[in-house]
Amino acid sequence: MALFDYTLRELQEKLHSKEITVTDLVDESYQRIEEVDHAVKAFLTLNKEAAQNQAAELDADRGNDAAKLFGLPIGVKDNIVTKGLRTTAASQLLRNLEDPLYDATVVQKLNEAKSVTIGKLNMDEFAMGSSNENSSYTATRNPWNPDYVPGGSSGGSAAAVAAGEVPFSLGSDTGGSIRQPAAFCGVVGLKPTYGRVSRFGLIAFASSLDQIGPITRTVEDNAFLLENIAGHDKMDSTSANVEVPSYTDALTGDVKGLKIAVPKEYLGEGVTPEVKEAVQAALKKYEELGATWEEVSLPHSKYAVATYYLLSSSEASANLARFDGVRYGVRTDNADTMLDMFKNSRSEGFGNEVKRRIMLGTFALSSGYYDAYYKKAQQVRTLIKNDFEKVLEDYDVIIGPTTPTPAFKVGEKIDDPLTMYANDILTIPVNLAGVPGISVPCGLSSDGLPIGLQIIGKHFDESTVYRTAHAFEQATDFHKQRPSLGGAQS
Ligand SMILES: NC(=O)C[C@H](N)C(=O)O
Repeated sequence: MALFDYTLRELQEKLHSKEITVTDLVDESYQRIEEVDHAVKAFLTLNKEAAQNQAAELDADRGNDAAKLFGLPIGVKDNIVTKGLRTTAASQLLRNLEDPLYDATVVQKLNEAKSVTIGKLNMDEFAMGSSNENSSYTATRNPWNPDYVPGGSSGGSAAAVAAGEVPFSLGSDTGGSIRQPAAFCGVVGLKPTYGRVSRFGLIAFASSLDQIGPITRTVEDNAFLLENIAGHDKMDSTSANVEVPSYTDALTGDVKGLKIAVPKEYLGEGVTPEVKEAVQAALKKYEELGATWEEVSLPHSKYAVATYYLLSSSEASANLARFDGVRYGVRTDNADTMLDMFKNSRSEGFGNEVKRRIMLGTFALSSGYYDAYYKKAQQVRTLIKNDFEKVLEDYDVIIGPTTPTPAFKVGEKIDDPLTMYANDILTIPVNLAGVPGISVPCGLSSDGLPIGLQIIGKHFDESTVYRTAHAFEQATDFHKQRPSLGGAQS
């Protein structure tokens, strides 16, 4: 059994009993990266020397033993700022950001809890994409089959965990960016309630939707990481001052009497028969475990993708204005006037998808169109949020697939943005509503690709989401399946 097949708690027990050292864990990570990352391409930057030094220090001084994440190796998505460690958001525009001046709040929390940062993980540029093909550096591959995408935008974060390069990682989710790659790579990914985790130091894409969250192999690990990164932060005025419960304690409960809502829109057109069957089998499992389920409707779901692209692109057009070659970003060599300098820095630095969204967002916010597009989209967002709140008054959780299909092939959708956007149809509404959602593995397709089950809960009720996910995980073996990549795992 590979070391990272143990849960985080088990690894910590081994550390505490001195069966293994922090150096063993860090070495395991870099060795696995050496073996498989040429094929997976999950990492953009490695933190090897610093991580090895930190491991040696932690091993030498066990005074930190009690720290919550003591000695555990983690990967961090490349849009989360890490002091002194290159942070590019997978953009050429930030290729020279070698030495950021501060840590994101989540990274500060990781450091206080004494985890070890192994490196920065690939993503779609500025988190815009669903396949990792929009990274300006390299396209991460799906560890289950390198002909397929790992999903996006946190594709590197999900693939690194699935490939056993790190036992856990951080991603960010604006419209599905944690849950969709988790589903495609057969791992567990949670988007917390909006406001649950500080966004300070997350390079902003769409500020009213972005959330940082954990990607892990098990639900328990996921709950464990969330309780260590959640909480109010005075540096992020949108972070909520709501107490953080022990999410791991919540796992002990069962799902007897749990009321599940299954939206008919989530098992309708576009969802492949294999995905439907996997979700139906999961619902059967919940019945066996004592839960009940009923079909419900989220009638405004059909407007979610259009609403999301108007709002997220509008916010992106404002957020990305700072990348102009003066305030942030590589400055062009090719300009005689100030205006040309701004224009050329941005034209050279941004990739096509980012440009497409900036143009769409600028258009939606422009005078004469604002009411018809941006304002209308805000109104529809409220209707979508109301749909969720109404259903969640009567039910404990909402369950459906994470994605309509398993992973698609590299190159299959990259020239057709609308088809690419439609892949997020089941995750986007959750961001618009601001509620928490998790993806857990619930099957394999006939092509041997993972299928994800999505469990959505009430605002700030991650505990019930985790309890529901954990009960399913304990009753099934899907989380134990591993890609054969590299042959290093059973
Ligand atoms: N950032 C996300 O959550 C991913 C989504 N597919 C997007 O491109 O906007």
